[in-house]
Parts: sequence; C-alpha cells; structure tokens
Amino acid sequence: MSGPEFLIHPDANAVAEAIAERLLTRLTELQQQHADRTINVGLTGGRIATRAYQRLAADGPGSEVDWSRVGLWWGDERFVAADSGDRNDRGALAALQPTLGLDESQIHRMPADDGVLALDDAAEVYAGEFGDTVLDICLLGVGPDGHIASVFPDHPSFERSLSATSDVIPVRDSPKPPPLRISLTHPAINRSAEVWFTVSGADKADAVGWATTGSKPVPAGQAHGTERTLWLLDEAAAAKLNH
Ligand SMILES: O=C1O[C@H](COP(=O)(O)O)[C@@H](O)[C@H](O)[C@H]1O
Repeated sequence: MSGPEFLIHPDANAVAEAIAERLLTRLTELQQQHADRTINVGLTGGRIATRAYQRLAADGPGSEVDWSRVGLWWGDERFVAADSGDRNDRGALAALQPTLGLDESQIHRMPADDGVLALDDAAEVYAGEFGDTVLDICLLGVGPDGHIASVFPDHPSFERSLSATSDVIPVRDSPKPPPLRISLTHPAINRSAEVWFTVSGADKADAVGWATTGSKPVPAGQAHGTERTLWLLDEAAAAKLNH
C-alpha cells in the first residue's frame, strides 16, 4: 500500500468534475484489466458526490465504460423509507439510472425501512449480499466531524466499526440525522483496492487536517485502500492538509 495522494482543485464543481472524469478513466482501465468480471464501486452520499454522479450521468453514456459490467454498492445508507429524500441511493440513482441503462441486478441498495426488516436484520441482510466483495473503488464523503459512511467520531459506531467482525453494522442515534443508519465497517472499506475521499468546503478543513495528521482520532483517518488512497479536495477543504 502506498501513501495517500492528494489532488487539490479550485472549487467544489471542479472536484465533482474530477471525480466523474477519474471514474470514467479508472473504470475503463479496470475493465480492460479484468475482462472476466464486474467492477465494483462503493458509492457515498453527500453533496459533492451527488454532483459528481450528475456529471457522470452526462459523460458516462459516450464513454468507453461498459456499464453492464459495473456493480454499484453503498458505503452507508439512512434507514428510512425507500422513497425518502434522505436516502443516499435516491440522489445517485436519479442521476445514474436513466442514462447509464443499469440493470437492477447491478444495483445493490441497502435495505430501506419499509416495515419488513428491523434495523439489525437489514444490516445482516446487506452483509449477506455484500459477501466477500472487494470494492475496486470505494468513494467516501467526509463530514465536518471526520465521519465517513455512517461511522461517527465520539460515538459507539466508531469503535464498533474498527473492531467489527461483520462488513456491515446497524447505527443508532447518529449525531447527524436521520438517527438510524446502516454502514460498511472499516474492515470492509479497508479491503477496497482504492479508497477515494471526496471533500469540499471550508467546513471540512478541520476534518481533513485531523484525518491526515492523526491529531484527532476520526473515522476518516482510519480508512485507506489496499492499493491506493486518494483525496480529491477543493482548496477550502485542503486548508489544513498535511502532505
Ligand atoms: O450523512 C452523510 O454525510 C456524509 C457527508 O455528506 P456531505 O453532504 O457533508 O458531503 C456522506 O459521506 C455520507 O454518505 C452520508 O450518509
């Protein structure tokens, strides 16, 4: 594993464009290298990622990527009704599904709170679906507190994620609403070949500083890819970066 790489862009729009552009390039390369299998991507929620998905939806159809060989997973999800605007998958799929022609079998949504599964069972069901998947690329947003996926600092989810024997955990009392969530754990994230942090805005500068200097233990500081760890930042978010 090599050290983290930092790519700093002028503003949030440039970061979103860079994420989309890099995804197209990397997915094309990975599909050439692994012609026999699906390339698995872990999606994140959050503002910057949603902008990147819109860009990907515009540029993806004319690209060299074979979208029928891309599997979509989620790093975390809010455990609310499937049609809730709080869901992470809604923004992503609203952008990607109509233009990329994705089949339902390629889309691995985390379960919703639809009255069928309780939170713990929903996490277990997703763990079963995830199996021993190794994400080729895992996108992670970072909160102003240094959270990634639905693993929060100074919260039971952090210790639970670090020491997890399962790839997926239920999260209660999330400090950021909504309170019930499902999250990949650090072992699952850190099994990914590539982890790409996607961060913009001055309110994230402290979190980026803590994660990259280790000056405060935060979930983002404990995440990395086995082959590559990439930080895609804008200048404001990179203000306290250690590199
Ligand atoms: O709650 C969440 O927030 C983070 C970051 O979102 P942002 O809008 O501040 O960029 C996101 O990474 C995570 O997936 C989501 O559930």
